[in-house]
Amino acid sequence: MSGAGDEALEIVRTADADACARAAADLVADAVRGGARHLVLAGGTTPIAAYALLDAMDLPWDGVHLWYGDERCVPFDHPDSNHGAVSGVLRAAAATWHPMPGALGPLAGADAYATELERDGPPGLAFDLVLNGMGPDGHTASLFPHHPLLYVGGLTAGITDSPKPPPERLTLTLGALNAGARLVLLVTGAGKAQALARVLAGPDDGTPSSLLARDRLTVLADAAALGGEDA
Ligand SMILES: O=C1O[C@H](COP(=O)(O)O)[C@@H](O)[C@H](O)[C@H]1O
Repeated sequence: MSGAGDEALEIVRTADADACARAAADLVADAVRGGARHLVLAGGTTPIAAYALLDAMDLPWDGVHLWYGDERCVPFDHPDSNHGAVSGVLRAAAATWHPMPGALGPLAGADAYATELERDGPPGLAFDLVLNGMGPDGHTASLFPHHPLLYVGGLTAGITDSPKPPPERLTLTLGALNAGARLVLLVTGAGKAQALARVLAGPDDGTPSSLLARDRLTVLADAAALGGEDA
């Protein structure tokens, strides 16, 4: 099924959030088994169930680099840390983890991560798979509606005025996310239905998730987020 007026964007609809997590985990597992080497993990609460499912799979993590789309400027043991939450459920000990150094602060942290990406990142800085979450306001990674960071170049950026706490964060830029060979937007729950409808309607800088490269984007969403009862 495709979004209205957009033949390329793919929508995978699941009955509920559990099924969405299973579909996301299967998609990542297939990518890893298929040779994907550089993956971007989404932060936030939505993908945690998928990461826990991945942890229970026997996957060839050796040689796989795990990057992040964004991080909050807190230590990894802080409850707001994306890496803290992800690494609490997904071990993938054989993978090479690249947590964003949020504790360095927004500017030094963004610079350090860009340097790490240039050194250890994928050829052409094009990730094999980029997982994205979305907030109810349509933000993805730490790219917020109408925020000036939506329009910056480079690989990474620091934000000091995030409308969602905590205010200081690190994020990949839209250009870095969109350099991915395949992008996934993982969305569950009725609270995100309005923002998801805007994503499906077309690009709009009031809804940063709608600016993800639509020709390579799979929207993986449950029936509640897609605004209706399951069929
Ligand atoms: O702050 C953030 O929010 C989004 C959405 O999070 P969720 O808890 O609603 O799933 C997330 O994708 C981003 O990584 C995170 O830092």
